[in-house]
Amino acid sequence: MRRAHTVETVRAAEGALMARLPDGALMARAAATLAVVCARTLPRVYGARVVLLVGSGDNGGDALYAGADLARRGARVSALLAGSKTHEGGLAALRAAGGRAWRPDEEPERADREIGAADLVVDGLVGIGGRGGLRPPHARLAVSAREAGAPVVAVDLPSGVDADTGRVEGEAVRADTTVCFGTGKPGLFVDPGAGHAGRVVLADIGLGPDLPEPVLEAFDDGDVASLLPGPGRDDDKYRRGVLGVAAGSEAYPGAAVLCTGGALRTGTGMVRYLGAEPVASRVLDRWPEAVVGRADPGARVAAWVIGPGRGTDGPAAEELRGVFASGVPVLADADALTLVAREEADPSGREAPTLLTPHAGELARLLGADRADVEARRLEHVGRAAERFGCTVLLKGSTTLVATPGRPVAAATAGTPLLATAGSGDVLAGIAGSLLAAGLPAHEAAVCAAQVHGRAAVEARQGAAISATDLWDGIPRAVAGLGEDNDQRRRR
Ligand SMILES: NC(=O)C1=CN([C@@H]2O[C@H](COP(=O)(O)OP(=O)(O)OC[C@H]3O[C@@H](n4cnc5c(N)ncnc54)[C@H](O)[C@@H]3O)[C@@H](O)[C@H]2O)[C@@H](O)CC1
Ligand SMILES: Nc1ncnc2c1ncn2[C@@H]1O[C@H](COP(=O)(O)OP(=O)(O)O)[C@@H](O)[C@H]1O
Ligand SMILES: [K+]
Repeated sequence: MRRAHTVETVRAAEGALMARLPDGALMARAAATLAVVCARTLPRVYGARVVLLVGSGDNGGDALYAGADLARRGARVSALLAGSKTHEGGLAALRAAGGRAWRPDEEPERADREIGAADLVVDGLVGIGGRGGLRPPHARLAVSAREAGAPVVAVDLPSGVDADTGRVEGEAVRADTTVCFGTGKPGLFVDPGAGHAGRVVLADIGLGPDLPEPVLEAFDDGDVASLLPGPGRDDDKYRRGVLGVAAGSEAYPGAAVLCTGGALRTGTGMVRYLGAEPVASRVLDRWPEAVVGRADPGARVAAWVIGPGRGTDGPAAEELRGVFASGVPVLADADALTLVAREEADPSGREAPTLLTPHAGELARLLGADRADVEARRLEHVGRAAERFGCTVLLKGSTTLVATPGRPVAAATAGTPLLATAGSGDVLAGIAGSLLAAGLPAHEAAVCAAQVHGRAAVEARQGAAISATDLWDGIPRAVAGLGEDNDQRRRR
């Protein structure tokens, strides 16, 4: 699991570590790893044209020292000094190693040409000291780097991405690889920042012992594989968990079928579909293994999924209140969230695990916030919703985030835009509901479901476009694949 800390925490930890180390030792560690990653990115270092984008702070210093290392190995290194000042030690090291340095604001076209002809661009414009959108010389360099064909390695984080939130105001560097120092920064795992970071490589500079709990944990396949419950030898269908599904309505019968399929394919012991005709027959036609019955919040189930396509009328609100009053885990999605936003039902007093799964628009309504603000500052808003409702909240979208009061926010890393298709959220509800019924805590059920969902989207048609029903076949393959990756990792 990759961990991320806020800038404030990183600065405090760096300060504590630096006090125990000789001057410059930390930057030397950072630059050494950066140089190794840069060298690996090039087919060959000798003769390669490397352009360093250098800002006025220590982020530029890292780039200069790494550039010096590459220059000593025969690379032709040119540093574009964009800041009002430049890290002196780094600049001296680069020059001593035979690298060149000049100011791009005096000859912007020449800078564009040099970046365009580079074999590698190293982004050392700003790191954790960046504030707001990139200023003009920096912004222009970020655009040229994006338009150039060369791979871009970002130092600590892509310049222009807010380290704590992932927010991007104006231009930002788009990296192929980001080498981050000491710990991840939340902005590397939360969109839009995550979409600019490329592959994230963590360079250990010895910060570990000085770091407190992270604010964010990025879950990958291996983390999820170790959490997923498999069927035990002496399990029966009840022990694996019976999931009650209160989804779908005459107007939206598909939600019932999609959600039930998501749960069954994740390996739930039994789905008890609760709803009226003709929807119940539609569910049974597609999933004869489901047990159907009349809507009844008192039904004996291990967990509930409620809301997808269910409607927001009086009976739907009454049903939701009844389900919230039950003592079992509940996942509330879609129409159920609308009812919560309208204060017709309230999950906040529940003691059993509770999971709300809004997209940005639904979260905005739940908090009385603006949708664009939610999308720009996803981490902050998902955390606020978890506090407000005293439960776990999964925020859907290009990065799926899961917040639970008192815990680091979890980010699922398997997201793919293939999922942006109608009904895929209904399948997610089924996957997560199945994991709740199997006994996973809401936080783990949510992040595991998001990871399986993302992976299923890719597995379903080998990366080609899917519709929501394709996810059904993708789920078992995704789960099997997660396990295989974990086995391979263990053998390595
Ligand atoms: N503190 C430490 O112990 C270590 C820090 N390291 C590096 O140091 C970085 C932090 O260095 P700094 O604190 O000097 O800060 P940065 O180098 O990230 O940025 C600060 C500089 O950028 C300018 N700036 C800020 N926002 C800007 C914007 N939007 N447009 C243009 N210019 C902008 C500021 O005026 C300031 O001069 C880390 O990200 C990491 O790369 C590493 O060397 C590891 C050790
Ligand atoms: N651009 C994207 N990248 C990755 N995942 C996405 C993207 N857009 C949507 N998703 C995912 O697709 C699903 C859509 O769910 P939802 O918004 O409830 O749609 P629906 O109601 O049509 O099922 C969510 O799991 C969400 O995280
Ligand atoms: K950077």
